[in-house]
Amino acid sequence: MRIVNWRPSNLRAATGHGNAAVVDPRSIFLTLAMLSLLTGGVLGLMHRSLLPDVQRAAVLWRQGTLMVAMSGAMFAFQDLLPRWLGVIVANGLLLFGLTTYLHALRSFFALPSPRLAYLLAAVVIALLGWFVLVVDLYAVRVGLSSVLIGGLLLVSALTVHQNRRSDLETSARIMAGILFFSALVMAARMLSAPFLNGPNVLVPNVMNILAGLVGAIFPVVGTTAFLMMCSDRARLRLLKASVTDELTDLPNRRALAEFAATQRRQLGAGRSVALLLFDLDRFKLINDTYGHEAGDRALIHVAGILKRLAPNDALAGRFGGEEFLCVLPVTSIDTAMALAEAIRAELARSPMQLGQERMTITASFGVSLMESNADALDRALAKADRAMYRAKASGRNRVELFDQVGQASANLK
Ligand SMILES: Nc1nc2c(ncn2[C@@H]2O[C@H](COP(=O)(O)OP(=O)(O)OP(=O)(O)O)[C@@H](O)[C@H]2O)c(=O)[nH]1
Repeated sequence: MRIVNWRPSNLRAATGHGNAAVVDPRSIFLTLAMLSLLTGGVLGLMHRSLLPDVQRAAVLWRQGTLMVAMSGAMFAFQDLLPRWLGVIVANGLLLFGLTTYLHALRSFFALPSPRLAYLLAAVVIALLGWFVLVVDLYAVRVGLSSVLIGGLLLVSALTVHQNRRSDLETSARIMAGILFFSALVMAARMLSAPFLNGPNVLVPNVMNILAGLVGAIFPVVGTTAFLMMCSDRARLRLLKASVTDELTDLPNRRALAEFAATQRRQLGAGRSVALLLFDLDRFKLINDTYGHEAGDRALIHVAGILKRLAPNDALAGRFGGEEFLCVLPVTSIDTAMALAEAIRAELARSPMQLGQERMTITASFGVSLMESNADALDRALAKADRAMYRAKASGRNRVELFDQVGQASANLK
């Protein structure tokens, strides 16, 4: 049995080159293999704490990492392995590993699997086989594999860049950055292919060392960035859930209260924030007659109208039960009343389909203003509430404004 020792002096003998490097490619490829296995293992340990919708992507990422690790181990001993194993299988594992990384990222963003990339990888592996077994051309092999590796890395970088939302900014930016940088290194390797001498990747030239280093760093930084993307998604989903009403997907009471408080703090003298509070009319009757599910659909119907009519600078949400609130920043009474009237009228003329029946849902509105002086949100809400109950008492399906005297001073129907 041959004992492998990868000190630079032995490496010189193995590769037939005299220019020993301080960092030799064999050590780098072995490091790549070990780091890939380690980071893949860490990802495996974290699996159960990931969100269900990223678990498939995480499994794919681990599979990619395992393939890259195996290819690293084979490259490390390329000079000792038969050429079909050390070149064709090793490159095949690397190319399929990187394609699986792309697959993982696409799965993360709920995109279909990259079938074309898998096909391309298979074609390139077949070509590599040709240039090993039939025509032995080292430079062509390096060029071919570098083109596909660089292409896969670039497409992966673009996938992350194009699909990242503002909520995934930091982790996705790190991921896109490392992918793009690795693609650049591969582009340099492809361009230098005609000047590279074989017989294998263990020759300690700058390009082999650089490509090996990037290969060793990528599993660590890439897997860390992938884990960060997973944790960002979980964090932001929790954040969204804490301020969103699950049924209607509108902002919930907490979001509305925070928005109103922020708007009030920013008010200048003589400016005001309007609160439009409305409650659906005889909603209990809908639940009792058609069932709770029909009631839920009615709430979603109302939410749709509210989303459509609320101005961009306002925040409209579900305040609780069958009550909705629209916070209208820096506005006049006239604007607030006009908006409330527009929502009321749109609800009244937009019946919803319930089985064979069409049902009209109306609402009663109370409008109040929060002034810049320390008029607490609770007080303004209580005023809107009183105006709203005045609208209910006056026959429903109407808008009432709360004035300073505490009466519903104006009403619209
Ligand atoms: N389906 C459904 N019903 C809800 C939900 N939240 C609150 N409700 C129902 O809304 C109804 C509110 O009824 P009430 O407060 O008596 O008022 P109303 O029938 O709308 O009558 P007025 O307000 O006087 O016009 C109750 O039956 C609640 O069960 C919900 O999320 N889904």
